Amino acid sequence: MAGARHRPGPLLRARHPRGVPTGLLGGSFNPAHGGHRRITRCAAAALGLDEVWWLVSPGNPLKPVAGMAPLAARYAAALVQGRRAPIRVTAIERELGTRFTVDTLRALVRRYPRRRFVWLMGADNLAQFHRWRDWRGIARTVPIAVIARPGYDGPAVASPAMAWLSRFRRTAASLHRRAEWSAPALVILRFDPDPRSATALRQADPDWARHVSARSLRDRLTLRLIEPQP
Ligand SMILES: Nc1ncnc2c1ncn2[C@@H]1O[C@H](COP(=O)(O)OP(=O)(O)OP(=O)(O)O)[C@@H](O)[C@H]1O
Ligand SMILES: O=C(O)c1ccc[n+]([C@@H]2O[C@H](COP(=O)([O-])O)[C@@H](O)[C@H]2O)c1
Repeated sequence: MAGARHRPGPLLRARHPRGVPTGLLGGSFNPAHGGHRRITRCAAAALGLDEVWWLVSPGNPLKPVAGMAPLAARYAAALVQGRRAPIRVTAIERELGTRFTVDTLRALVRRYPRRRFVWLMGADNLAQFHRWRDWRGIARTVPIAVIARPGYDGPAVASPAMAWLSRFRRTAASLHRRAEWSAPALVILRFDPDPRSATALRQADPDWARHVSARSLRDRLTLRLIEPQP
């Protein structure tokens, strides 16, 4: 989706005087898959989001570099998955020079004052959220919505982060009321379970990144041009 089209125009700003509701789905996207697309669309509908930005990570601080495809290839594959949906694929952490989510969020909140962000993540990430840098700081910066994921809901519920976050539990509907859009807030979203994963795709095709190489030269160039408009 072109940047100019996604600059919130006067109409959108008038409709959302407290900021355009925007989801952030950070991920390795190694590679992006239909599960990402589906949870994004369902979360956008449930939370009343105008769009969701996919933040294709230069490198998850907790994941090994080995086996991680180049950012350009992951970005190119994510562009394909994000087509014809209210999804804006970015590599904005590369622009910002951030790796840790707490730093990314603080930079985004400063840079995009006309947006209201909510952090989206699967239950697998909630299960290890307490290992993220300043995770309580993340929770104090933006509301968090966690999407149930097959095999991870038990560990997520039993996690140290959930023990702290559960006192801030809210309904999805409450995020539709912009006056209640404050942090910390935790929303649990439960859609039809989606078993798709990047791990399964890599197992089926360890060389998947080579197949996007024809597009990646162009996309490597556009990596410099993908910062969304305020
Ligand atoms: N099927 C799914 N259901 C719910 N959440 C998902 C699903 N797939 C991915 N996510 C979430 O999307 C975000 C980005 O996911 P990521 O790029 O790590 O894909 P993944 O399939 O989890 O990859 P991997 O298998 O390599 O760990 C994460 O917050 C993850 O929890
Ligand atoms: O900030 C951290 O300490 C941190 C630790 C682990 C993961 N993250 C972020 O979590 C998001 C999901 O990562 P992944 O690899 O599970 O798709 C992605 O945006 C990562 O940068 C962030």
